[in-house]
Amino acid sequence: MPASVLIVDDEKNILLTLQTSLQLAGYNVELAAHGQLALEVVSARPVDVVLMDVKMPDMDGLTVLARLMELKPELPVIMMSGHGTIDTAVKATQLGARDFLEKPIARDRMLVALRNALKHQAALEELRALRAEMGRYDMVGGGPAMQHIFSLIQRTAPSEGRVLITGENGTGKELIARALHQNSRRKGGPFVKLNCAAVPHELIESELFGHEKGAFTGAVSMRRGKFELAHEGTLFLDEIGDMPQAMQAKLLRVLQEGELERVGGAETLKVDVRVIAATNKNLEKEIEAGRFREDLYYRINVVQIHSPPLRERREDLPVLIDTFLKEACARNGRRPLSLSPDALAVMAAHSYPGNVRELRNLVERLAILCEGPTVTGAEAAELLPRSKGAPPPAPSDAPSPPGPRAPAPAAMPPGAPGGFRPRADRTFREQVEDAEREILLFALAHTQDNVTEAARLLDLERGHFYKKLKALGIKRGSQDTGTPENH
Ligand SMILES: Nc1ncnc2c1ncn2[C@@H]1O[C@H](COP(=O)(O)OP(=O)(O)OP(=O)(O)O)[C@@H](O)[C@H]1O
Repeated sequence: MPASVLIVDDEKNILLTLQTSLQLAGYNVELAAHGQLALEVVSARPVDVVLMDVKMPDMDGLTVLARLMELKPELPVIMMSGHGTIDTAVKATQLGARDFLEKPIARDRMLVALRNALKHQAALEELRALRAEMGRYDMVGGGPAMQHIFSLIQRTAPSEGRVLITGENGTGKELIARALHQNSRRKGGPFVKLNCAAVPHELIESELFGHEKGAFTGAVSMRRGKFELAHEGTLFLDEIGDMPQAMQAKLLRVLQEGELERVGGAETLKVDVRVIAATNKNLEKEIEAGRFREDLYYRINVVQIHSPPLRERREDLPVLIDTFLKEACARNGRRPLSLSPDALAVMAAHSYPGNVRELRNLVERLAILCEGPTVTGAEAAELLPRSKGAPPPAPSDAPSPPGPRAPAPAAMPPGAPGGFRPRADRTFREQVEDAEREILLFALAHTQDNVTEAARLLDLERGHFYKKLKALGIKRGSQDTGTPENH
C-alpha cells in the first residue's frame, strides 16, 4: 500500500504543487490548510508522515508539531520554512521533527527526506515486532505455578484491567508485566517502567508527571513524565509499596480521572495508560500499618498475579537452567554445555534466596568458568554460594577437574574496605553505618559512579542500593540526577 503523506500549509499553490509531485512519486496525499485540521486528520486516520510549514496563521507549525508529538510521539514530521533560521530548525528538531526543508522546496531533497523518514519508521516497527515476538518466549517454566501464571496472563492481558503482581525480588515480576503488555492490544505502544523505590522521594512526582521548565531549581527544560511517555501503552510501577504517601494520593487521582498536570504546569493533560504494579511487600499489612492507602490498593489490585519464590517451584529448575545455560553459552561464544545429574542435584538443593535472578547469574558463571563439555557436580558445588555455617558441599562425581575456580559472586576487588577499628566515640549502630557507607562509596568509586554496576558488585538489588545511599546520606557524583533508569 502506498505511504500516506499529510501536507500542512496555508498557501494553496504550495499545497497543490507538492501534492502533484508526491502523487507522481506514488504517495497517497492528504491536504490541510491549517494546523487544527492537521491535528484532526492525524487523530482520525493513519498518516505515515507529515510535511508541514512553520509559518502559518492561527497556530504556527511549531505549536502544531508539539501537539502532534503529544498525540503520536513516533509520527515522523518534516518541517518546511521559507524563513529558515538555524534557531527554528533547532527548535523543530528539539520538539521531535525528523527533518527540516527550506523553501522553495527542492523536489529531490523532499523525496529523500520522505524516504528516510519512512525507512526509519519501518525499522522502528520491525524492532517492535521483534520485541513482541521475543516477549512471548521470555518466560519459561512448565510446573503448575508457572502454568497458572501463563493462564492468568492469557486471560488478563487483552483486558484493560489493572494488575498487581506480587512476589519476592527476582521471581520474574517484571517479565510478567512485559508479557501482559506484549499480549495486550497496547503492544504497539510503549512499555514504560518506573521503580518507585529507586527514585528519591522529592523527584518522584516529576518522574511520574513530568515538569515544566523552571518548575523547580534544576528544571532547565520541560520534561515529560512516565505517564505521558506511556500514553497508549503500559506503565509498570515496580515496588509500588515504596511510593511515598503524598504521591499515592496523586496517583489515585490519575487512575480515577486519567488526567494530570506536569509539576509547575497549569494545563491538564489526558493520558490513556494501563497501569501494572508490582511489589515484594504485603500491601494489606502496609495498609494496616497506615503506610499504604486502601483506596489506591483497590484501584491497582483488579487482578492479582502472584509469582512464587523459586524454592516453592523447584520443578521449573531443569528447564530454567537449560534455557539460561544455552543463552549464556551463546552470549559467551561457547559450545553448549550440559549438566551432569550430580550438578543438577547440587543446584536443586540450593535455596536461591535471590530467586530466578540468582539462578541466572549462577548459570552464567558456570558457562564462563566450567571447562565442559559437561558441568560436574563438583564444579557446580564450587560455584554455589555457601550458606552460613554450612559445611563445604561434597558432590559425588569426584574427582573435581583442575578447571578455573570462580570468585565468590560478590567478591570485592582489591583495595576493598575491610579493616575494622572499634571506636569508643561511636555507638554500635553508627559504626555499622560507617562500615556500610565505606563499602557503598568504595563500590561507587570502583565502578565510576555506575549504580547498576556498583549494586551488582555488592550483590544488591539496585532499588535497595538507592535506598541505602539515601539512608546513609551519600550524595553521588555529577550524574546523580535521580533518574536511575538511565544508568
Ligand atoms: N520464568 C522465567 N523465565 C525466564 N527467565 C526468568 C523467569 N523469571 C525470572 N526470570 C529472569 O530472572 C531475572 C529477574 O526477573 P525480574 O526482573 O522479572 O524479577 P522481579 O521479580 O521483577 O525482580 P525485582 O523485584 O528485583 O525487580 C531476569 O533476568 C529474568 O529474565
